[in-house]
Amino acid sequence: MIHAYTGDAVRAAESPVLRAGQGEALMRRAAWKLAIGVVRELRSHGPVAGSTVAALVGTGNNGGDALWALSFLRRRGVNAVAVPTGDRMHEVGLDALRRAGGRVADRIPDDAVLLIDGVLGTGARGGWEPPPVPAGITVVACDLPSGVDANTGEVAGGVILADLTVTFGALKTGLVVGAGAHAAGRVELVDIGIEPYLGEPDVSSLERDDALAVFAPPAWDDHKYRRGVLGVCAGSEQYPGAAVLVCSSALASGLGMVQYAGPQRAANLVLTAHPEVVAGSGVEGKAQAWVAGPGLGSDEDAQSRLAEVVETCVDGALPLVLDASALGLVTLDQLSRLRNAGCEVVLTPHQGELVKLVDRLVPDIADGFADLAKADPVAAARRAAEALAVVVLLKGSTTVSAAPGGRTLVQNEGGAELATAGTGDCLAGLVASALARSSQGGSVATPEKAAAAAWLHGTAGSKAASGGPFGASSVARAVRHTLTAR
Ligand SMILES: NC(=O)C1=CN([C@@H]2O[C@H](COP(=O)(O)OP(=O)(O)OC[C@H]3O[C@@H](n4cnc5c(N)ncnc54)[C@H](OP(=O)(O)O)[C@@H]3O)[C@@H](O)[C@H]2O)[C@@H](O)CC1
Ligand SMILES: Nc1ncnc2c1ncn2[C@@H]1O[C@H](COP(=O)(O)OP(=O)(O)O)[C@@H](O)[C@H]1O
Repeated sequence: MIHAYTGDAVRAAESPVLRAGQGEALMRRAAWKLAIGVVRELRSHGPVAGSTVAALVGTGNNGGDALWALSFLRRRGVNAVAVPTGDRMHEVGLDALRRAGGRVADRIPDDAVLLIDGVLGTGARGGWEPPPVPAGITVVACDLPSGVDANTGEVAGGVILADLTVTFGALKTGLVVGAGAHAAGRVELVDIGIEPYLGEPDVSSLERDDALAVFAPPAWDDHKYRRGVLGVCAGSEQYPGAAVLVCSSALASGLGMVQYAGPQRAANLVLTAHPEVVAGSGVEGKAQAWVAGPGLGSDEDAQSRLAEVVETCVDGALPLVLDASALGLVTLDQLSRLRNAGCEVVLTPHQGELVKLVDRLVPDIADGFADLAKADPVAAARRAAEALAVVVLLKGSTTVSAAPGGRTLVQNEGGAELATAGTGDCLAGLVASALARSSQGGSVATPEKAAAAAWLHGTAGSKAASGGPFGASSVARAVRHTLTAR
């Protein structure tokens, strides 16, 4: 498990160290680690001594870090050049650079092979427009790429995309969410001594082993009813394929049984693809969790199919995943009955679906919610989870799983190749599979199960993408191979 903290929390953790008069020492420690990261990058491309490294230097302590790092690099024989972006620079850092023999210039030298982005760190407020940067130059960001909001990952103005970000003391939330995660490139976390002062993380991310534990292989004495039985209410005459995608991904994740409830045309497709699925038109059976929504449509038939699944879950206190069409149909009354029955409920909207859902079900928080969802998906998912009192998995380049009460996980495994019709259906099948598998016991919390499914989905997406452009069926197939390569 990886943990990240808001920029504000990291600044708060620094303050006892600053109060103890250790500010300069902290900065030198950070800068030293930054310089080590830069040397490693230089070595991977050519010689260190004699190469030119420039730093864009802002007016605050982020610029101070960059100046100190340049001074250390100068001592390794690097031609170190500070390029100020404001009307002042960190005085002690500038003095260190000058004493080491570095220089200040008004533009990035033509022979620079590497650029340190030391303009803005956790003290940045609002958007920023970067100066032109030579094409192809290696960029190492100091603490976080300038222009990224350390608390949210939002990039309100411009940003210089980094190859590497060396971040100090703790991962910032902005480095693991959305545009910030994209801008940061590879992220290296270095200790600087503030770690004991960090409180609870803002968000966390599951790593491979955490996610695989949720999709563990069967125990030697398991039987099919102990491995999880999933009920699938998806697909319609109009959108039959969604039913196949949900069943395919769920089966590939390793379940005891998948039961399909839906119209004949969709059932026939499901059975052709997977004869092992138990298919029928109704919900009766042994399902231990349900997923409802993909390809359901919005007509009366869809409504009554959803209502039937909700009643089944309420009666049996079964977990339920609501996705796609179901997000436009589910009522507040149904959600409250599910909660009162003790059902685990996970909603899996993308940004547009979440905004519509909030508009329809919780108008109290709808004002400005669309902008919030764009700028700060973590806050949006949290607010919706809190208002609806269920777990919300918000899809996008970062997948956010938020529980009422604040527990939030973010996953970034898949790339934009996943933005193709039907991959969301596969994810819904995987989230529901995680719930069905654990319905026989286990102590993993619901948002962790949702995040494990997002990890599996994203990793399978990347695996599928390695073979070229793909459609959603390939994601379902790649799920199996992702779990094989344990
Ligand atoms: N604390 C410590 O001991 C340690 C801190 N460390 C390092 O310090 C960093 C935090 O430093 P920080 O607090 O000085 O803030 P920082 O990110 O440099 O920016 C503030 C400056 O930028 C300016 N500015 C703001 N927004 C702007 C905008 N949109 N566009 C343009 N300018 C803008 C703002 O100017 P102002 O608006 O106030 O005139 C102010 O001068 C942290 O990320 C880490 O790298 C490490 O060394 C470890 C020890
Ligand atoms: N730019 C992106 N980077 C990474 N993953 C993405 C990106 N865009 C979409 N995805 C993922 O692709 C899936 C799309 O789901 P969804 O929009 O529900 O598609 P559909 O309804 O067609 O099945 C989600 O899991 C989402 O997180």
